[in-house]
Amino acid sequence: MNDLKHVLIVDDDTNILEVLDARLTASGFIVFQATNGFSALNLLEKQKIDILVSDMKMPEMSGMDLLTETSRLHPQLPIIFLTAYGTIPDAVKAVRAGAIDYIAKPFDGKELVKKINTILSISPAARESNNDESLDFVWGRSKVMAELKELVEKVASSNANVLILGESGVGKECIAKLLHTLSPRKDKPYMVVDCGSTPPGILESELFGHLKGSFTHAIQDKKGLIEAAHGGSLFLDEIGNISAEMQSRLLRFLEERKIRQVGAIKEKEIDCRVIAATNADLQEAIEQGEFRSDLYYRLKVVTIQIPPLRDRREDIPELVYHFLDNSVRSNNLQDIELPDSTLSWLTGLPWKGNVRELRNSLETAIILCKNNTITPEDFQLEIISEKDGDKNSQHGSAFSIKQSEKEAIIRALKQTGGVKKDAAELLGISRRAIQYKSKKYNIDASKFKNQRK
Ligand SMILES: Nc1ncnc2c1ncn2[C@@H]1O[C@H](COP(=O)(O)OP(=O)(O)OP(=O)(O)O)[C@@H](O)[C@H]1O
Repeated sequence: MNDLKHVLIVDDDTNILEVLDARLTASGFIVFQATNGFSALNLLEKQKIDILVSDMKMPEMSGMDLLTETSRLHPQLPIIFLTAYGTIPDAVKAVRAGAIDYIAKPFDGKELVKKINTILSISPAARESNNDESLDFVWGRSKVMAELKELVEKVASSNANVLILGESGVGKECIAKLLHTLSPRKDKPYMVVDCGSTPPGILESELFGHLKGSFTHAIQDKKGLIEAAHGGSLFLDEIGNISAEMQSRLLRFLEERKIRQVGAIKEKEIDCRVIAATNADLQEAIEQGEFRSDLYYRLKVVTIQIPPLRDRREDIPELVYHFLDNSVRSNNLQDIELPDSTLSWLTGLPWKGNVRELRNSLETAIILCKNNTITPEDFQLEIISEKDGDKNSQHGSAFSIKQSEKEAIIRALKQTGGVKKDAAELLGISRRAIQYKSKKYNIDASKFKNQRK
């Protein structure tokens, strides 16, 4: 039968691979195994694969890295992640980054088969529209965001370069994706380049591509991301961090709309809409001679400035309910209550990490809350301390910071069966911080060894 579906399973634990293989083969799938991300990518080159099921935590190439690579090389391939207990925030992150779904370990084989069948029964186009970013973006109630919405909708249909400015976590990347999905280019590729975290030498070949043999590790021709974005949009994130040399190469591309792969002689014409973002002060960088003003003006044909969350607190309630509903739905949780007192406490916090911090903190609170009711004590420790120091906040701190810190640590340790590393991850603090705080509050982690909830 040609109809049998091909599933690629990736896990560094061969026992899990065997169990998965047996289960999926018995359910009528043709199964391929890989013990790491590199072999998975290799197999994807050679085999027709309909769906990929991968562990999140693997040495060398993590599940998230594999997701990034597959979204680039095989954008239509659906991915399901297997996640360990307590890594729901990671899994939610993966789903936001483009994975279709996730399933927590120890997993129920039946549930996995059901998920695979459901996903494979949906056409790729329908899957895309399920992932529609515009449905996932909350504009809120502030005047400034209403004006921004109008601007985004107006600019989306044009081909103008857009520069998005704002602090980290305000939603620059979301707006960039919206500009693409609301544009006539929406069915064409949308390529994201993280200029900030890509080393300069690699960035050049990532953006422009290279020819085999053009440098020591160029073992085959590689298409650059600019070329991959042909017909669609190119999002250059953290543009403020690129080297002087890359600035001039980008400027040339923006002026001539042509690229030359590293090692190539011929140029290629490229039609792509360029959206850039930064949380850096580019004006100041220009004054300091660190950023070219001609590139700045090329990029900022239209500028979209997203204000920090603390300057648009009216948006917080809608965002809170949006993240709460999403989490409850995607984790199949019972309804969780968020009393008005918690909501007004949240509305008064400084949110230095903006919407990202709000979302992550809520995910932690959802995990840590008791009796399905979220109270201020269920939130990340850093926020509570920041709140304490935020003299402008209108809502006074009505509880003991120390006590809530101690309780949060105890609850996290119970949840993770006394494993400090996992508890630290749950709470979003470092391992060193949990060591220090357990000592400070006299908490004996070993007491929770057999108490995992
Ligand atoms: N208005 C919004 N509605 C729903 N989710 C949002 C909104 N704004 C931001 N988020 C969420 O907050 C997180 C951070 O957003 P995003 O990555 O777009 O921020 P950023 O400004 O690009 O951050 P950075 O500068 O650190 O890259 C994401 O998970 C995003 O989904």
